[in-house]
Amino acid sequence: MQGQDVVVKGLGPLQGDLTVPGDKSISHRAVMFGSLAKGQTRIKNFLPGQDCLSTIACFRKMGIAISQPTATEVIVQGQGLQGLQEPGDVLDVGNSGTTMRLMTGILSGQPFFSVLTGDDSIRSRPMGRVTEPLKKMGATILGRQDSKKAPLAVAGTGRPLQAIDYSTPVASAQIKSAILLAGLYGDGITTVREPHRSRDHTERMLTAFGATIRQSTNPSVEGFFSSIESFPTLQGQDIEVPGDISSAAFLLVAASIVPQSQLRIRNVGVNPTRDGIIEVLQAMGSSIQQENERIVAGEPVADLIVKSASLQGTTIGGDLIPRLIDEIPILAVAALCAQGKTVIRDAAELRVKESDRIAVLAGELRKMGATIEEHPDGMTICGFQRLQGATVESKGDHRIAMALAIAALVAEGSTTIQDAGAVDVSFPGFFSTLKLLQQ
Ligand SMILES: O=C(O)C1=C[C@@H](OP(=O)(O)O)[C@@H](O)[C@H](O)C1
Ligand SMILES: C=C(OP(=O)(O)O)C(=O)O
Repeated sequence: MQGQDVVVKGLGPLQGDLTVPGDKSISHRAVMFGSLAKGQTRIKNFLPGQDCLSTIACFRKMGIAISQPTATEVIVQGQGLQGLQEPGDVLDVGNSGTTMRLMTGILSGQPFFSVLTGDDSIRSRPMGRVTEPLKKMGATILGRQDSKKAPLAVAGTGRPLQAIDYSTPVASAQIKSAILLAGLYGDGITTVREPHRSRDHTERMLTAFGATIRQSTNPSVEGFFSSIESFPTLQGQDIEVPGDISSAAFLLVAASIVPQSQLRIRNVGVNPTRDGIIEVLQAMGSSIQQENERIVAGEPVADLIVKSASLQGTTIGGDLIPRLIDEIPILAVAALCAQGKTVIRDAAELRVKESDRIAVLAGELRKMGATIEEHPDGMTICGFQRLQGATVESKGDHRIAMALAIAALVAEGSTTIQDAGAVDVSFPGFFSTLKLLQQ
């Protein structure tokens, strides 16, 4: 579907009872940790999006047998921490920053040579944030622009890496996870400190596989840190992946802003390091309820019931940002439909995602009539805007394509979204789901 244009227009209220595809962050990690564990890992509700398929392809190239009996079921025959083999070719992560950065950490501890690359977007995203601390651990990594850009070549020696205590300036689960994964191959305890808590799926899942991980319990005194002991024996697990809250977010906003809508989205991951979107939408006046709250495979899960409501503008910044970083494109659409102004700050990270999400959102939503002021680290959005259908571009960014599609539901006339196939990266079936909910 890559490159395809899709025409979207509002057809009426959204009604339904549905699930969204499995969580992308958790699906990646299940394949990676399953490959590094001994024995079989069975993954249910795996996300068959392009990014997670890239992760499977990379581990297959390193000799791991991975079968996919159905699109959402994956079986990994793990070979243990030392069981990966030198790939015969370049490892291609496609569009996936998570694959690129977490694998750089894993590959740093291997006794072989490997090269990682990806698409145009990946080759323009910053990699120095992981190569710099990994080099401090003794890894040999070469790459473009002094190893700050992919392709990256990792020349592993198989000798243990140096365990470090590293403070990252950016709260990022990809940086934290890359270092913790290299720490599996360290000579002691590796610690990562961050300014705010980023998503903790790595810590939760690696602990379930048998790693010894400690996280700060009193951040006001200790700050936010995660530590890992080296060379644990990881054991294969059964993992049921919750629905992706980052995908559910598009439907939470759609149902909030399209009058007379009501949706029940079942089985959504509501990990407190990921649920900022619910908190902000509720603060804006959205009607969202959580039911059937439970823990599945170490992750909190709930059903979300959302109804249309009138929204108010808000201010988003600080430690909320890592808890909703991927949801800012769709929050910008919610803000366009809210009364008053919405200010988003402390979100400069958006500029180095699959696209420069601040510039692209402002540029594309303006084509639909929106008034948005760009800041280096966010934007100010004027609410209660009358949007008009237009021809807009996703710039190959899945979250931009979906945010524009939801804006199109409340615009006058129809909107053509160019390169809408990008949605397959994280939410295959997005457009057919949207259509179904409006019938
Ligand atoms: O670790 C992960 O699975 C992810 C971490 C976040 O990136 P950063 O770590 O760069 O903030 C997020 O934006 C990305 O979609 C997935
Ligand atoms: C930023 C994202 O993913 P990644 O960094 O893995 O490409 C995303 O899914 O919005």
